[in-house]
Amino acid sequence: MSRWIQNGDNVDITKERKNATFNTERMSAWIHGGDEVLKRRREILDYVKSNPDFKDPIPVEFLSREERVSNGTRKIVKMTDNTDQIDGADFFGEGMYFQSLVMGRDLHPLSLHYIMFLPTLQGQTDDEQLDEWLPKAIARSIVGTYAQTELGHGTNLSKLETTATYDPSTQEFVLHSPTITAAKWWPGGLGKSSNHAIVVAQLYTKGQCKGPHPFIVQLRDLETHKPMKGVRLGDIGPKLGINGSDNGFLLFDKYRIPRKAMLMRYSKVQPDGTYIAPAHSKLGYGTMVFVRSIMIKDQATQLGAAATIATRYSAVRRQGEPVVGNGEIQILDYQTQQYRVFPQLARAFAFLFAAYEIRDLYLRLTEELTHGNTELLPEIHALSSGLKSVVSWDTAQGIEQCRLSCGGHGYSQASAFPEIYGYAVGGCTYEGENLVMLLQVARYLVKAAEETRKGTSNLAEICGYISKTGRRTSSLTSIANYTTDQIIEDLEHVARKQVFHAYDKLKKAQQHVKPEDAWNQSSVELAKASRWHVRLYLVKTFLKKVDKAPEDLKKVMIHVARLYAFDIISSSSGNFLEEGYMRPDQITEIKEGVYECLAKIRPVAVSLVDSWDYDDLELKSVLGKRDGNVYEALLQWAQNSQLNKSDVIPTFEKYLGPMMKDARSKL
Ligand SMILES: CCCCCCCCCCCCCCCCCC(=O)SCCNC(=O)CCNC(=O)[C@H](O)C(C)(C)COP(=O)(O)OP(=O)(O)OC[C@H]1O[C@@H](n2cnc3c(N)ncnc32)[C@H](O)[C@@H]1OP(=O)(O)O
Ligand SMILES: Cc1cc2nc3c(=O)[nH]c(=O)nc-3n(C[C@H](O)[C@H](O)[C@H](O)COP(=O)(O)OP(=O)(O)OC[C@H]3O[C@@H](n4cnc5c(N)ncnc54)[C@H](O)[C@@H]3O)c2cc1C
Repeated sequence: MSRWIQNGDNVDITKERKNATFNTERMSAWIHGGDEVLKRRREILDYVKSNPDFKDPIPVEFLSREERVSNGTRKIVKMTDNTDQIDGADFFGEGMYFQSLVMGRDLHPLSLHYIMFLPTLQGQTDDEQLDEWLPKAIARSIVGTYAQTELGHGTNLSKLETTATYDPSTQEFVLHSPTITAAKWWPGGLGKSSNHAIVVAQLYTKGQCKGPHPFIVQLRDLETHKPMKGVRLGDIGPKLGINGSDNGFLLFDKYRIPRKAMLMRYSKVQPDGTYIAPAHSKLGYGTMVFVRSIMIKDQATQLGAAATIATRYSAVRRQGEPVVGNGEIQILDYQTQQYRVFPQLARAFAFLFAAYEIRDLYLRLTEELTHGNTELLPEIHALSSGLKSVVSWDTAQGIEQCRLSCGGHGYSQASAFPEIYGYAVGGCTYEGENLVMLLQVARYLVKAAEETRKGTSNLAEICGYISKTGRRTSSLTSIANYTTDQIIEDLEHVARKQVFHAYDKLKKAQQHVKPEDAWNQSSVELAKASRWHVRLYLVKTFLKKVDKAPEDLKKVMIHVARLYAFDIISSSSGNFLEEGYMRPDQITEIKEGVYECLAKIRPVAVSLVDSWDYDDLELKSVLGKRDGNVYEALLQWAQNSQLNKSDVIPTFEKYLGPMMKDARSKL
């Protein structure tokens, strides 16, 4: 046994845990929303661990693509056989946790069924359609996906090419893919698993195009699972991540579906072909808003996992001997290592708390929509789009930093970083390409700036700072006395300045060029404005949450929240120095604030990541194991390699052996 192991655990990690200045269980409960939530998490975990059906035969990294799809399908069927183990109404909490424990990060053929197919049925059908389809989808007698993106268009929905042309003589729609670029491309589970899909197609009736609308479409025979006549579909091949999911392609050849296949809660086509428009033209985009909202928690969970792995590994890894003869030190003691890892942990917290806010806001929107009130829609569209962009980008960069912080072992799939990255980085693209989504936020901000300039502003709270008259210079005196209000004031200044900078650039350009060119020429600055708007929201939400925390937890968390804010300010110091808003010595103070926070977090770092309550089963990382016995586990993990099945593999006989023999004979 290694000299570093005592009572089963790595001695360094045990020592770290003894340093905790707070109760890890209390912190976990606070992070996850209370004691009851934590208790339920443990019950779900115990259930998953006790069920042999949920076990992978070997770590998934060693499986082929077919084996991954097969293993994922087996597990998701078993998992959804057992949904009585969770509160099905709590998708955001228990649902996502259950699926993360069982399915890992490979996704699976039913992902889109649960994430988009079911929510679209719930959100877009009329009562009659809901009664017809929802029970089948919930019971899993049909499996569906969400087929919107095409080979030629994903972002610009107005140019989707799949057509749904209404034929009043038979009261049917004719679905057709007129070109190759009209092929649906990407939908999860479409390739081989789903037999139904929500298909988004351009609706034509009475000779007029009414834009993209959702239809429920049967793609495969219910018994044979063969594609229906007029439907061509398949898998799109391996991807950077989520290879347990059969993302697919789909083409229609004049495929007929009944009139009632059009989802008619908001828009309708009457039997004679008369079109009835929705109360708000973007109501049909509702499922995308839903997924953008739940994505924030998912991304936070991935970054939290990466930070947990990096922190635990940094506590057990010893490298370098600053005082020769004193032994090598834990790499977590290097300030550069802390600077690399702790900001990622701080971000994960910031994103998780924002996820709770957007969940609550989304629930409010759903409630309002049942009363026909669409007022909240633009605000939630802007916030969910902005959060989705900033959070997924920072998460991807953060995971990579965590990977690098683990040196060579971070590059091995044993670390889990490649899986985490491959899974999470998809979030920068799906549900709206990040830059495109930032430009959607910018439209909202431009309107707020316009109202402010006209003096007619009655802005929503979230962008109220735009119409405030702020200070001309920062009131920061010393980092010790830098209050939450001052931090927010300084970030508001930079966000407001960028919003007006982009707005003025846009207005100036509009005087010389066409509106679309003016927008394009201002779009980098507009996207920057959106990023600042979202960062400000994230900092405010985090500081507000910590302000309300119980005293014993607040004492620790305040350093994490301040690190998040100070890191943003110090890494964009140019914005704060502009026009003398801050002086260089104030920036120096903030940098010192970063280093102080790192030092405060260092002794409790392992306990802080423990508080996220990841089980080894969820982390799936050899480097991040709770017991810290990394080296033994790495050696054991490598035994799974197919190449280790025999001492001499056939390639030796075929290629290397003859090559060396030949070379030897010539010497
Ligand atoms: C048990 C299992 C459990 C599992 C749990 C696991 C959880 C993990 C979750 C992660 C899993 C990931 C799975 C992957 C799923 C990916 C699925 C997809 O990508 S699907 C594919 C996703 N695809 C995409 O996301 C496509 C992205 N593209 C788009 O969304 C649109 O084309 C567009 C927004 C860019 C433009 O749209 P366009 O129609 O051309 O718009 P115009 O320019 O004409 O007008 C703009 C005006 O409209 C306004 N407005 C716009 N949207 C909304 C809205 N939603 N609302 C309100 N308003 C909205 C906008 O503000 C503006 O207003 P104004 O300023 O004029 O007043
Ligand atoms: C893992 C994964 C899963 C997916 N699952 C599904 C699914 O289940 N169902 C489904 O329908 N789709 C799915 N998609 C598709 C996804 O939603 C689209 O890829 C996404 O919306 C981006 O669209 P695009 O591919 O057309 O990118 P493009 O729009 O072609 O983006 C390419 C570049 O052009 C830029 N760009 C485009 N338009 C503009 C603009 N107006 N202004 C400025 N820049 C612009 C973008 O910023 C980007 O840099 C999935 C994608 C991935 C990666």
